Amino acid sequence: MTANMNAFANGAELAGKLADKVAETLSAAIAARGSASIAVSGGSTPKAFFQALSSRSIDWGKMTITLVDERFVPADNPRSNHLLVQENLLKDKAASAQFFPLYQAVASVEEAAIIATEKTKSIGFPFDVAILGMGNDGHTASFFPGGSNLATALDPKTPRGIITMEAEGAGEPRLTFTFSSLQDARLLVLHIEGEGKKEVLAKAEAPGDETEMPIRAVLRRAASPVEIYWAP
Ligand SMILES: O=C1O[C@H](COP(=O)(O)O)[C@@H](O)[C@H](O)[C@H]1O
Repeated sequence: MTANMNAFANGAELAGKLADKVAETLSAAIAARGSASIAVSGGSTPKAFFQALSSRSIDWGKMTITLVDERFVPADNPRSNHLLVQENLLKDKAASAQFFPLYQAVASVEEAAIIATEKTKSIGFPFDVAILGMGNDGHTASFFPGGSNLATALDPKTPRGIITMEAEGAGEPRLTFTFSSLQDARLLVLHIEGEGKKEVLAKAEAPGDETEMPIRAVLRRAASPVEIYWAP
């Protein structure tokens, strides 16, 4: 599949340009279908982008926001991706958007995955926009090298929805949308920053096993072109 590199001078410029592109895509989706959806990543990278996007003039009342992946922790935990979205995206003009969390306050992560899959079905597929990140180990979403459910998560025949993932590099047990749920987003973005991540990307683009660097599944097999947004 194709991947296009969009490189920027710095993180602030990237955040603004990515917010412009996403806002344009979401507004076009609302004009065409009456509503729009976006699945976003967590981690340390997307904060400035979230803040920029929250100020854009979109018909936020027609917007659904969810997460690409989440830790099995409640929303008041500092490591929660929900918390990051709550504090940086679900505010300003975006405060009226509807948010679907992946974490559920139940006893097991497996139970949470079943409930989250049911609850997020109403969002509808494909997502209008999916924003992926990438870890230094080549993981994206919660597709971790050595992950307990990695083969299932990456299998294109696995139904759309949320599954669990446990891995040494993951910390807490995780909830993640499957590859099949993300790979055909109408706008599929890989947002990475720093020289180190650029080197990881170069390694991922070289021959090698998907299970060693799961981002390869997206770069090689996504139905949608991958728009890479990078800044030093
Ligand atoms: O664990 C996670 O990490 C990745 C990458 O995060 P970053 O801090 O290196 O940008 C992120 O895409 C994912 O959503 C998150 O759960």
